Amino acid sequence: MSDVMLSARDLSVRFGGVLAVNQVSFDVQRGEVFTLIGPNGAGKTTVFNLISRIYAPTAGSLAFEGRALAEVPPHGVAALGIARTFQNIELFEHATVLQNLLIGRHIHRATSVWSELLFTRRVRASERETRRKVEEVIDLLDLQHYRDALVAGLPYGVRKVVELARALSTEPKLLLLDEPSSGLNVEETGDMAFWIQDIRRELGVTVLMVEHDMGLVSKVSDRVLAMNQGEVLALGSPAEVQADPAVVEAYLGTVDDVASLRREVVA
Ligand SMILES: Nc1ncnc2c1ncn2[C@@H]1O[C@H](COP(=O)(O)OP(=O)(O)OP(=O)(O)O)[C@@H](O)[C@H]1O
Repeated sequence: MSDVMLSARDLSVRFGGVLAVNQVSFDVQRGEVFTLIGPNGAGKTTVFNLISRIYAPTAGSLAFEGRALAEVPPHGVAALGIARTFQNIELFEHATVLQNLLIGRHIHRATSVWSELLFTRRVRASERETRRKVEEVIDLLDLQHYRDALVAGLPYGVRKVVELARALSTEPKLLLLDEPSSGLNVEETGDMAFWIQDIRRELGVTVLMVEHDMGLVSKVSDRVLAMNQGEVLALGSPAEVQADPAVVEAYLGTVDDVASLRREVVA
């Protein structure tokens, strides 16, 4: 039975003369890993920014669990159960891993300022629940060794996992991952694939991802949506989409560009 978590209908965004997203429609099913691929400038990050309500669509609509996202203020998106990571890691550099996760979790505090000041029983229970959830995420992503380390001193690959952990600490229903493999080496990318599979399996979180690394995409995605120049090219399983002639053509264009650039560098 179909259980649509996120639905995009005829989404369009124009930035001045650029139609960054042009009549894009798709549904993300509860429990799946759904991935957006496409060459640079295809409009993938813009779609993410629409879901996060950083941008408003010029036309079309988005619904999360049947609720129109246009009715939700940008600061209300996290409370709906949508968390995201960024292409360029966004963490508090001078705080520890644990502190970053506790801050990330803050949106779940259902206690009032007065009860927090008086440190009521409810506040204590909420604190305990926060700690329990954060420690669970630290265990799941094998971050025990780094929990009290300052983020600023951590290797890039570990920071990527901490960013994932921060997003998971909010107990999202939908996790938006913006290029989880960017900046990672082959081994770290393999680990990231493992974490994404684990998150879906252990926590039942639905994942919507933008990713360039086709190895990672094929390994973890149930369905893939290919975009080019703001438009949908193909939708299907990773194998179906990679074999689609329109997708091959869009990518071959970029491969040729790279090949010609290489020739220029060599010459
Ligand atoms: N804030 C903005 N103002 C103006 N143009 C923008 C803005 N954001 C994106 N664009 C343009 O919209 C188009 C789509 O960009 P977008 O970043 O969504 O592509 P992408 O598929 O995520 O690319 P990449 O893989 O390089 O991150 C590009 O032409 C880009 O220059």
